[in-house]
Amino acid sequence: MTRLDWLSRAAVGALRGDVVVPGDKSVSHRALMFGALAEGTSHIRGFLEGEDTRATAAILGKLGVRFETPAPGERRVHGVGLHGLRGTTEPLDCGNAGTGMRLLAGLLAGQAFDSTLVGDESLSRRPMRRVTDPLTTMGASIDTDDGKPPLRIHGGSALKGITYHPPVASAQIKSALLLAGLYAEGKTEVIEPHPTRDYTESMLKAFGWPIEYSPGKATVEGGHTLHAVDVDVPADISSAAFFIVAACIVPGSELHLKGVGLNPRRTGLLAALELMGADISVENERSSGGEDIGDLIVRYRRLHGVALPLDIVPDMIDEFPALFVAAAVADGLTTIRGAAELRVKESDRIASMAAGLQACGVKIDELPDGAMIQGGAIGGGTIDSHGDHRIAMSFAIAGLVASAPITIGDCANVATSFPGFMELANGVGFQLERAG
Ligand SMILES: O=C(O)C1=C[C@@H](OP(=O)(O)O)[C@@H](O)[C@H](O)C1
Ligand SMILES: C=C(OP(=O)(O)O)C(=O)O
Repeated sequence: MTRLDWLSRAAVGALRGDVVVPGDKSVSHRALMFGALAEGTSHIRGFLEGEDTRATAAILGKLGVRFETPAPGERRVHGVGLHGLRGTTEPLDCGNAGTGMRLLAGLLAGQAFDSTLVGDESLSRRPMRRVTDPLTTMGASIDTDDGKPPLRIHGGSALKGITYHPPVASAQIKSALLLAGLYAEGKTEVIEPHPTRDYTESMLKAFGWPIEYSPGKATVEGGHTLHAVDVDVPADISSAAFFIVAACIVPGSELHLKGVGLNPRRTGLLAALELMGADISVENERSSGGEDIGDLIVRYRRLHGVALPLDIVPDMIDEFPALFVAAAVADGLTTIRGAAELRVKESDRIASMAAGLQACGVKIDELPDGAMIQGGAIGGGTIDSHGDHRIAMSFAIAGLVASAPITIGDCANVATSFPGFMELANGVGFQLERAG
């Protein structure tokens, strides 16, 4: 991949306009997987045309699933049924996507054939024992390189349901087990330390698989059938996050974010910003495909620092890089704890944000599970995104209020989750350009 750097300059005036961000990444991955395993044809609308979700589609394609693309952001998935995938000796490349790899590990553990999941440099550093250990307890046979990708999954294992208490709150762990549970004898039950996004559960239900679930607990049993349904993917609140924070910090701004997914396990950023004094309202709240969605109206208001409550951390896990920027601009100190999971994302997001903010003159102390950020002002500087899409976009919003331009290194991976970010951002008043 050719290296792409960005330059983000201060906004000339307020940010204004309507923004429709791309479809939800978590929902798009799952819609492809369940559509593939269903009987019949599922139509996905609002599909995220990002590199992560396209990697999942390409893998399912190699396993014999046929897709049609009636228009960008749409997929017709010709399901092959629970036992209809066919194996390939080719490595299956998940690219940058932890979600793709961990969920597919569960799905592939139940197949009759062998498969190998590989990923890019960043994904190859991420911990996989969190899924391979419990899958092995279920009877799967998976080899790794010291708990890291590639994952060599040996097919033909007879899986047995287990009750599992994941040590960390992770929808990816839960989902990997539930997917394997479709192929297992007996009940597979996951009891979480804190409830996480429940898209796997709600989609299983929508595809007609019997499932019992309540926040923090989900149980499936093997031996049923998935039936094709149409899936409407909401706009991704994790992508909306950059515009939400941008409108909060650029004086005079007002942005309207349309049709954003408001699953209660995803709205922690809104709660955090409200605690910091933000002016955010929700209009046109409605339900779409079983998910809560709404339009967010975000107006500038000076923010103040907070001690972030621990219980909202899992509900905003991907939004922390953007929140770090809000904290750097807010009056006073913001303390973030309980977020050690940030260290095992596409980059170590605590270290990446701390190094980048320090380079821009912000006083920030790293903690093992968070950070203490002294807000006030952001200066210019040159930062490294470490190839992490969310770090790159976070410094794009930091540049809007920085006293000098911010050069952001290694931004190509923004295409994994948010193709078209630069154009959309510049359309509402960002001053973002390619550097060099
Ligand atoms: O299940 C999912 O779709 C996701 C779960 C979260 O990861 P963890 O399960 O590791 O918390 C999140 O960070 C990721 O972007 C998407
Ligand atoms: C952590 C993320 O995704 P994944 O785990 O799928 O790579 C993310 O998108 O911020």
